[in-house]
Amino acid sequence: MAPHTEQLTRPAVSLRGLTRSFDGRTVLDGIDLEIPAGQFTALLGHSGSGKSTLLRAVAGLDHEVTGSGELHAPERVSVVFQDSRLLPWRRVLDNVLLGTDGKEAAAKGREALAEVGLAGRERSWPGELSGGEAQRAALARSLVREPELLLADEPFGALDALTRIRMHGLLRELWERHRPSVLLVTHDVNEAIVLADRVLVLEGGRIGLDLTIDRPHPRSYSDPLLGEYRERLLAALGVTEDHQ
Ligand SMILES: Nc1ncnc2c1ncn2[C@@H]1O[C@H](COP(=O)(O)OP(=O)(O)OP(=O)(O)O)[C@@H](O)[C@H]1O
Repeated sequence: MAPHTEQLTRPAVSLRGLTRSFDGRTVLDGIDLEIPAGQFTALLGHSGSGKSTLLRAVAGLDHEVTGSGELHAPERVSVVFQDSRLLPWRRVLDNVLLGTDGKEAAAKGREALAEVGLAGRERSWPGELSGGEAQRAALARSLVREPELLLADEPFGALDALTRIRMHGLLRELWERHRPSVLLVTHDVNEAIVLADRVLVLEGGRIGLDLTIDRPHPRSYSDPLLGEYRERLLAALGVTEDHQ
């Protein structure tokens, strides 16, 4: 049966009036947000502005937030964190397959590892991987679940600058192939504008700026037209280029 038109246009994520406080301190203050299916969105904000809190809420990891407002997210959600969270006592492929089942799971796991450039490393132990390789494995683990929504909390934050640039290319490639909705939490303005088609700034518990980045991909870090977006985002974050 053909899907109903309403389903096709329904946003992947929809938040209305979402609020979260810790010890009487409000971190999320009535967040309204819709992320259309298949959109690559980045979320910027100062340290402590509530980015991870928002991501955890969308991931369904924060039970306290339920009931504060409306929260709709897809069923198949994958989360990638700053550290790969691979289990050190399981080989790479077993980590990727963790929690999956079915006859085709192993084949899909191998395919996902090949997609992230880790073909041949299936039987390696996580301790034998570099930081970048471990994050690649974490991406493979998220892919194998064919998520409708990929939540990424500073996934490249612990990587060196060169590895990070390579990972940007990889993440965008994977997105283009699989087209999940993405919500990428980052504190890196350049990462946000090179990768995402929409960048949100979390400020004072609300979405202070909602910016569409209307530039073709692949984007160059030195594209002068990205400069305008960078300035607007930095201004929303209250920093000038000289004092980043
Ligand atoms: N479980 C918790 N208990 C108490 N306070 C919390 C808890 N989780 C988050 N907070 C507080 O909520 C605020 C927002 O935290 P959050 O981790 O969401 O910020 P963030 O924007 O992701 O920061 P960073 O960029 O530094 O990771 C912080 O002041 C933090 O101390």
